[in-house]
Amino acid sequence: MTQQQLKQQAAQAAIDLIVPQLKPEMVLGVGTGSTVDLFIDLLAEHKGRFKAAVSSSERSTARMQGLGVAVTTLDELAEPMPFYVDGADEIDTQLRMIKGGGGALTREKIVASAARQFVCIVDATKLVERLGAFPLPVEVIPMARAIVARRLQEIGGHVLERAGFLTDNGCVILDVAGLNMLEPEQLEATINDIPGVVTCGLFALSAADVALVAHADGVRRLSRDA
Ligand SMILES: O=C(CO)[C@H](O)[C@H](O)COP(=O)(O)O
Repeated sequence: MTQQQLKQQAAQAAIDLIVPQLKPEMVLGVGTGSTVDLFIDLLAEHKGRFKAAVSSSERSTARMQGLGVAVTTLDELAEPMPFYVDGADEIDTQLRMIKGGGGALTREKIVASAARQFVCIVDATKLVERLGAFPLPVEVIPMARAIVARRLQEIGGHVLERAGFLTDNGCVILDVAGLNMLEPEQLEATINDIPGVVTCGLFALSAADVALVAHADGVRRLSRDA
């Protein structure tokens, strides 16, 4: 089975989880990436059964609007959304993640924080014993790129600015390899505390609640409280 087919299965599993719970007034949080693109395509088939989605990127907004899914903003929410659905670049068994391969990490963290349940959809190649093989994306205010890069080097990182890329927030991404991720929560807090960092792609303090992991023999559901 190809990675694309596994992504499709993970996306379908999220649909199977969420669609039976849809209500006309419900707003859903939607992430960013190739797995989420597949989820959006499936979700659009049910667009009459929920009110709208809050998007974590211009890319997902355009895809949803193109398929006729109403997109709203966090400002319009009266209460937390029941679900936020997103992919990941890596996820461990405690459902801590590295995200931001697509550069949408900050809006992803914001929209996820407005939902009761983070449902992570991944193919099995993303499931790891220990986070850190994937370089950690860090979103940085452009004027701070050099001093932030130095601070990241001081804590052991090998830093590469993502060439020719600006986030939806007009910021740059530093991709940082070689960091010690034995304590991801501590590392997330340390990096987020560097002046000039908008946020880093570690989602350890804000891990997923449920992961739907597509393996060749089927989708396995992991829960944080299991
Ligand atoms: O964090 C993300 C984007 O910022 C994505 O969730 C992550 O990069 C996974 O993407 P894909 O589903 O394309 O593998």
